[in-house]
Amino acid sequence: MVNYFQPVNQSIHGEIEVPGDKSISHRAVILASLAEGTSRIRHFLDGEDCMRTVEAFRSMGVSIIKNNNALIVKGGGYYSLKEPIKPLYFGNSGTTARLMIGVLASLPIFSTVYGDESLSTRPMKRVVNPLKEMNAHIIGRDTGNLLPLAIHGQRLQGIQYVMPVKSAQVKSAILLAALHADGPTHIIEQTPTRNHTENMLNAFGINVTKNGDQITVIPGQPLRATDINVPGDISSAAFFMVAAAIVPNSKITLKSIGLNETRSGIIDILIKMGASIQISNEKKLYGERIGDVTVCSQPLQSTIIEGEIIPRLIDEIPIIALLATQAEGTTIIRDAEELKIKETDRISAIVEVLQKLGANIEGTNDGMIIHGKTTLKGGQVSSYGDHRIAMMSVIASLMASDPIAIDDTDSIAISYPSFFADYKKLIS
Ligand SMILES: O=C(O)C1=C[C@@H](OP(=O)(O)O)[C@@H](O)[C@H](O)C1
Ligand SMILES: C=C(OP(=O)(O)O)C(=O)O
Repeated sequence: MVNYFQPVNQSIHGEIEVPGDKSISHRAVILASLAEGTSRIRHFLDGEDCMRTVEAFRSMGVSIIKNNNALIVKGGGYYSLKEPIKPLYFGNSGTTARLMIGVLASLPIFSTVYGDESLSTRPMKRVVNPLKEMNAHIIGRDTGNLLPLAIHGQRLQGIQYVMPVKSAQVKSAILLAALHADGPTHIIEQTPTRNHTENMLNAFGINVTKNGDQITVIPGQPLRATDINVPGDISSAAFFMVAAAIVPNSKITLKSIGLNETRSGIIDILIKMGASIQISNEKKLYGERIGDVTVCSQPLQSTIIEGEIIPRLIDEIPIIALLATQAEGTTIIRDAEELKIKETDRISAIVEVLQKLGANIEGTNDGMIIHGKTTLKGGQVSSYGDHRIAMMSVIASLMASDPIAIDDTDSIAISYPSFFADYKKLIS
């Protein structure tokens, strides 16, 4: 259904608490399901993607009950999971797919897994290959690269693995598969990626060590049930951080946002481009830094975004591209070829949407070049069923001269079910 967004032509103000972090919510429910005992996960993101992970464990006999904003997970221990009698559906969620393949490959059960149209085109070889090196039995379309996959779980062997891609999902699949393998696993990661799996494993009592660029896990340590408080998702907050930075005279505060160094590239870029950012009430919970973030609009300048910062802001690139249309000068984004294999090819989707809205932007093989500053106009755009493209298009309407029609915004429920409630709160 096409939705119309009118130009707002007013500054945005207020304070919001965005939903729980998607990456951390997935990991919390996975480890709570594998642990023995009851874990409470507060501020769990009940977006569609994380619910796919919850449903997978429910199908394997884990009791997971929603209680207000918390999940109560009663795990029976790693080997108590039952063989699922139906195929496990992972919907649109790359994180569910990659991490669960790691878990399922190491359990003594048979499973089949599938996803929606988008997920069925995304490469799984990046996890299937290292898991096969660990002795996993996985088959599927395109010699095991594409869902559906069939997994004959069994006891695996530890490996030493040098990461060929910058992917936390791959690292996490290996770490999860390594928990009950024969022998230790060492992962060498030259460019750091988000480290929530390592932090969450530590919170559940597993000693994961990092020595330089090598991450090591020794198998056979018991997972101890625990209570987790999920920080606000910086990837969701980023949409409103950018809104406040580009709409003149705006000032907003986002409460209790996850500020883990491996995720906070968006804050570095906003500061580099000239936005005013203040962080207060900082604390650290099981390795995750959390704080309130206040953003005020300021004149913005272009920048270059490349190299090690890319994994620290990979999911924020759609909204960063919009930010760059409102900055003076030429912004270049490089080394972001991973964007092509997200929910859609995000390089072409971003370029197409912003070009239709009058931006001066061109796509490259591994990123994009944006010449600012441009006045955005209205128009009809497609989100390609990608939640982050849909949210970027809605935020663009705050700055556009005419209405923006978006073909479908339902996908926003994948990561940010209360997006429109927060949007209305800030513009009223
Ligand atoms: O591990 C995770 O939770 C995620 C890792 C990233 O993907 P890659 O591992 O493919 O880089 C990111 O884009 C995705 O939204 C979530
Ligand atoms: C890429 C994303 O998620 P996933 O890989 O889990 O589908 C995202 O949320 O932007």
